[in-house]
Amino acid sequence: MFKDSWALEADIQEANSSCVQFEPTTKMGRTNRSWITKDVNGNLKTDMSGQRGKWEGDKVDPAEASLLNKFIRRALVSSRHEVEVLQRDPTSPLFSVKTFEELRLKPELLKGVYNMGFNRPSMIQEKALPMMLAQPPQNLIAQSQSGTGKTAAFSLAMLSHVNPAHKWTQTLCIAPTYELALQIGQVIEQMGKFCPDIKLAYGIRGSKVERGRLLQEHIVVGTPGTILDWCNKFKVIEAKKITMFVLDEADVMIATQGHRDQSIRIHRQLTKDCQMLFFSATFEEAVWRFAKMIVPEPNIIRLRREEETLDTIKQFYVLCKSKEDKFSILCNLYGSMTVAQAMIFCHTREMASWLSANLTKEGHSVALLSGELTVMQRASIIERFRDGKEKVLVTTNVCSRGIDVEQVSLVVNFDLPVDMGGNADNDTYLHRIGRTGRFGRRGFAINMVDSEYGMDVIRQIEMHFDRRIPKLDTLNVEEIEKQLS
Ligand SMILES: Nc1ncnc2c1ncn2[C@@H]1O[C@H](COP(=O)(O)OP(=O)(O)OP(=O)(O)O)[C@@H](O)[C@H]1O
Repeated sequence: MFKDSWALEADIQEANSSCVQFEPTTKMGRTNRSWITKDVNGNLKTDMSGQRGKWEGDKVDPAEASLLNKFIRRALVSSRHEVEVLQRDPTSPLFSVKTFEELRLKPELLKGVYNMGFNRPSMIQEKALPMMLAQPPQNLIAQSQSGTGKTAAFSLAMLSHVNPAHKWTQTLCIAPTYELALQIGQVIEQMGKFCPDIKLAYGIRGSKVERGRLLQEHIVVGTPGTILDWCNKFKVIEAKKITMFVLDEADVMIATQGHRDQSIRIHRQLTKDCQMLFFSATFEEAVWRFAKMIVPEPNIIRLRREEETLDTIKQFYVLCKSKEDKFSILCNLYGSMTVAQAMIFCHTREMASWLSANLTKEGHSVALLSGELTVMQRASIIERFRDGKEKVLVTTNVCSRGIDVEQVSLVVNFDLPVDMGGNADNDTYLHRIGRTGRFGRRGFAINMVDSEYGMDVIRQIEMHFDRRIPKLDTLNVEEIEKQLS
């Protein structure tokens, strides 16, 4: 039935086009800098990281990163910042709740919330839930980093909103990918476990519907393409009857042009009385513009992210001649330090697997994480590493933010982080080695430099963060022990 769906076709095209976009072409990779570089001794060499098709430096797909985060999260992420609230009507009282009881939920729903192990609302939920459940309905734009309780909040709002006696779709939630929509649906199912009258449908590829026959499910969660088809082509949802519309992961959504447009087309069919709830982990200008198109007269809730800092990190660079040289220097350094756990970053899958094979040969217990693995496989490798089953994690760029780094005391840039233009990628550098202020434990970062070009990258990083990165003399054992103790 879905073979002829244009939305599915659009999804496939989008998937293909994003692959193309992520694979650097020769043109993109070499705009202002030659990948033929000189090593520290002045010899010419080819930079491995520039090899077409093997680059992983920029391959972090936002939807995959978000899904990975959901899989590996163990608890709520909290913040030392205050939740900021901007009310549409600043004169109306601002309600905030400290308990779920104060929300006067149906008992079966409250039971579902407690059954999930939630004792009290998270910081963002304290402010967002009363707004989402208010009468008359209020629109909301909420931004807070992944893991702060947004999904749980709007799932609760949707479950509380619907009238099970009305056998039609009343609330609609759209998410950027099939997997993310599934994850949201699972939260709704779990939370609504004791509300058997409330029914949920998944508007995702592969779901079967009968053209022209209205769905009876009260809540529909899906991806924009399928939902748009369900409204317009298959006519199984009556958009005019939707009274709550949730758009989740807006920042990931707008990363795909098609999804943004589809979301706007769905939104246009809703009535002006429909309650609009809009969620995003980040809030750059483009997200904000999108939010304003979707949500009229919004209340705005924001929780600032706990920023990463380099304050508690001792950074060094070491000079190396070749990858073999990097490897032996790495082994020497590692041997002279007391390291809890180490993360080592490479540019390419080939380099990462070469390194992990060699470290394993040397007797280290090594985990290897790279982009060809599925999100589930990555999640399970990260779990093992976090449980201390391996002491060294060799990785490309796929997950630098996915791991709580407080347990990692050594980060090695086996290859320096550079962007597609060959310049220092300062954000990636910070994500790899930075820590949040709360996890103030000390750590070391070692940057391996094997060319003049590499030295230039180090200087750019020094300038950007206004922090000197000293050289570590790898021949001077005493010095190493002094610096790395
Ligand atoms: N009030 C709460 N008490 C305890 N745990 C909670 C609470 N609310 C949510 N959680 C749990 O915290 C984790 C993060 O919540 P949730 O997925 O809702 O956050 P999020 O901001 O939507 O992040 P993401 O967009 O990555 O899913 C989940 O494991 C969820 O079950």
